[in-house]
Amino acid sequence: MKTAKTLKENIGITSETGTLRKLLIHSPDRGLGKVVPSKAQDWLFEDIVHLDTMRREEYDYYVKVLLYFLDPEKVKGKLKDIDSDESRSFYIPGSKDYFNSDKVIDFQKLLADILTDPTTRSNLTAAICGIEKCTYLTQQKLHEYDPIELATIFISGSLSDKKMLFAPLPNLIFMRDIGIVINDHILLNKPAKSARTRESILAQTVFFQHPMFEKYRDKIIEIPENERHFLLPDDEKASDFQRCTLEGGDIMMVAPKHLLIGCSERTSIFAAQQVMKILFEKNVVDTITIIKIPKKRDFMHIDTIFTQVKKNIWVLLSSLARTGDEAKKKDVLHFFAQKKEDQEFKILQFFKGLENKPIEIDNLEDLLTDISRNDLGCDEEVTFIYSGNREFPFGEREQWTDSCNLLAIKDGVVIGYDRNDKTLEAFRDKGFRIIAAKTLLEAFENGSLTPDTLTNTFITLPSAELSRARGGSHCMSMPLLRD
Ligand SMILES: NC(=[NH2+])NCCC[C@H](N)C(=O)O
Repeated sequence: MKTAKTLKENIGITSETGTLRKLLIHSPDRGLGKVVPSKAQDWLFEDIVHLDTMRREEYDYYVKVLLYFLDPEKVKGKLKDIDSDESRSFYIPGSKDYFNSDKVIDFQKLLADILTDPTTRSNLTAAICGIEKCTYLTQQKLHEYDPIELATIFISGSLSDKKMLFAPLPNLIFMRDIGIVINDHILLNKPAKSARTRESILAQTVFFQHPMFEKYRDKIIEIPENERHFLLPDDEKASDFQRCTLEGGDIMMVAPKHLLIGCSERTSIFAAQQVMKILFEKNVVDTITIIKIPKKRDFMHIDTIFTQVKKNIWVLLSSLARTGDEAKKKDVLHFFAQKKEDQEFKILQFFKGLENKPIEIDNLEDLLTDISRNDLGCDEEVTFIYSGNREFPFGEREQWTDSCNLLAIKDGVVIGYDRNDKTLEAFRDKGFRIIAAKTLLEAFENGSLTPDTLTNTFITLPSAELSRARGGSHCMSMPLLRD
């Protein structure tokens, strides 16, 4: 009953582990195959990836697993045919065999949809040509493409004859970062890195123009720039109190009235404060916990250091958790280490109406235990699974390849990378079934397992290429609707 009712809605997120019903994703597009070593860092990749392997051997499994859970008719009994199609047309928006699901939705499809409207099309073309500094003639030429091809060009930066017009958007596969659903509101991002600016212009237009979100238009939240920012000299703009940036990987809707915001390399304290003001004013949540983490490439967002697996189970990086502090206390060198202000880790919890009286929480475990117990009403013991099974030096190693960045498809069933052996061992020790996406799909096809009955499972995704892009399955999803 509840499902049929909720499915009519397109948006609604009140937890990180409620059964996933709709989400946005973006399959690796041709732009990812254009990253060159000299631009890899600027484009937020540490390496260049092999696009074909990334798609066929890795990301396509992510899509198939998601479809099997969220929209099974699209794949059930059809996997042999889908897999034998060399052209992969099943995965390509606009192609004749495209899966075209209204539950697992590629952002590129929504973009193509809105580009059928002449006004949206010319506005967006002008905006993109403006930020990408295209010539007027290029802008005119873009009008010749059909909406599907134009969407591909806007995302990949290149034409089908391989000519590049502007930079690709290789990070668009990390759909989570463009925005986040908070209850029935959509919070749009303000990217910290210029490599992601075009993504947010596309997202803004899709959320404001696509009929799918029509009902929610007055519930889209954009964070205004700090007024004084325009007047600041450039070298003063970088401070956390002046800068206004926010990315979806730092936002977690953990319980109906409780939101977590990470302040990180990507999300500034100023932006967190703005979001808090708006959400309290609109009565969207009544508790906001701000988690300030060190500004480091390895921890770009809070979802790279912890995610939720089940109401009472979390996976996290121990060096930023309680055990990390204890270990540090035993380490004599630590007392002599230089204290860097922004390396500090700090958790403050704010309540609506009492914003000037936040409470400080010592460590991640205390916060997460409180969420499981008091927000989610768990009676069972709250359990933590640590990256690298807490063995030195595997915690850091595996966190770098997204051991802590898992997507819960439903409570206790997560999908994550296959390469983090020690973390997987820790999951196994806690009673989880570890199963490769490929094996799971075969079991679904032959009926020996069904998505509905699966419990306590870690689905592993091949990840040699995907992990080089510095994000995992949590980052690759923007959940729109959960039970
Ligand atoms: N939510 C996340 N953790 N997203 C990961 C984004 C990775 C991407 N290469 C970037 O640096 O922006």
